[in-house]
Amino acid sequence: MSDLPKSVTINEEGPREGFQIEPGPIETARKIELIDALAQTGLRQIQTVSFVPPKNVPGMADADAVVAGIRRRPGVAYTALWLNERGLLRALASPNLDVFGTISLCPSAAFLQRNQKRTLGENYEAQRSILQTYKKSGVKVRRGGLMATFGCNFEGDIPVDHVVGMVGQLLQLASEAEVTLDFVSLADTMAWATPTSIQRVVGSVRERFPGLRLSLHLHDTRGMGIANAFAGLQMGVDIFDAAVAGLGGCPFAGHRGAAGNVCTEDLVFLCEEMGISTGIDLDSLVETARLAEDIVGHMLPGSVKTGGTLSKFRNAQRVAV
Ligand SMILES: CC(C)(COP(=O)([O-])OP(=O)([O-])OC[C@H]1O[C@@H](n2cnc3c(N)ncnc32)[C@H](O)[C@@H]1OP(=O)([O-])[O-])[C@@H](O)C(=O)NCCC(=O)NCCSC(=O)C[C@@](C)(O)CC(=O)[O-]
Repeated sequence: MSDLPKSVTINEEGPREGFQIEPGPIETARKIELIDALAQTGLRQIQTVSFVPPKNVPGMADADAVVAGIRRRPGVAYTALWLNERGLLRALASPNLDVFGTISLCPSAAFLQRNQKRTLGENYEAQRSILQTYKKSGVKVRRGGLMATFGCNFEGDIPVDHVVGMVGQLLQLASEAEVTLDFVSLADTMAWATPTSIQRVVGSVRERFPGLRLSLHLHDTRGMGIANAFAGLQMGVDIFDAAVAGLGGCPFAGHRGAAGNVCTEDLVFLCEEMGISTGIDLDSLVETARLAEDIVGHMLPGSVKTGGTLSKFRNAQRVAV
């Protein structure tokens, strides 16, 4: 347990992850309501929308309007996802957003083709090109990311050496563009990871690139999300993407069942009970998770919103004593 971090940063992705896959339609005002509520919980970073073609992802057709309607709260970074330069230009045109650059590779050629219609080589060149656009636009590049890091529904197991090599490619791209990545995010897009593979992959990347800060983007499709987060915490990982109530999933991941991200309030519960600070008010987050359920109109997978937090029981004990 000695590598446990003292605090973690949670990047909330529920609005983007959730509304890209919910069958909807969901009113723009209700999407904004969720983002505004999340901003009241102590979360410091919220990924609000993705700027992708509406015909591919209809739930993001109102992305520009959602961003325009956010009531910004000081101290919260409001971010977005894009997968091509057109998407970046839409983000740059949105004064309500904090635009941080990301570069992203994918060790699975099959998933990359489904998700972005690119070959590995085309995607490498696309990242090189977008780095130049970041530079010209004065965008700070913060994050490198790998999708399908732990396995792929279309390609099977991903060899660890391939993952380590792709992290090397991300660092090479960044170095060519004279950029230092703040961290590299390893995404378990199709929920293949288990605690053992988290240890193996994080350990191998660390061994090859000591000092590189890593973050985890975990999906809970096979119920391993929180166990995988625990394995990451034990290895000192201190940045996690998560989604309130367990919203979300990639529409191109080939799942029929629930495909949500690791649930933010469950992760906050785990961290705070382990003495790892998140800066997030769990009671307020649980209320927001219930709001998310109301907005999508069906039950969402998170557990703590159903079981409740422990604060009222602890307070009751104090009163009784
Ligand atoms: C990447 C593309 C866009 C390339 O798609 P493409 O077909 O190569 O793009 P294109 O440049 O040929 O354009 C096709 C049409 O889309 C338009 N277009 C083009 N770009 C934009 C844009 N940004 N905004 C609005 N419109 C756009 C463009 O103008 C054109 O319109 P048309 O001439 O046919 O009328 C496509 O493959 C795509 O839409 N992919 C969407 C994939 C997606 O949203 N996946 C889910 C998010 S990723 C994810 O969830 C994983 C993650 C991040 O969570 C981490 C993890 O779990 O691994």
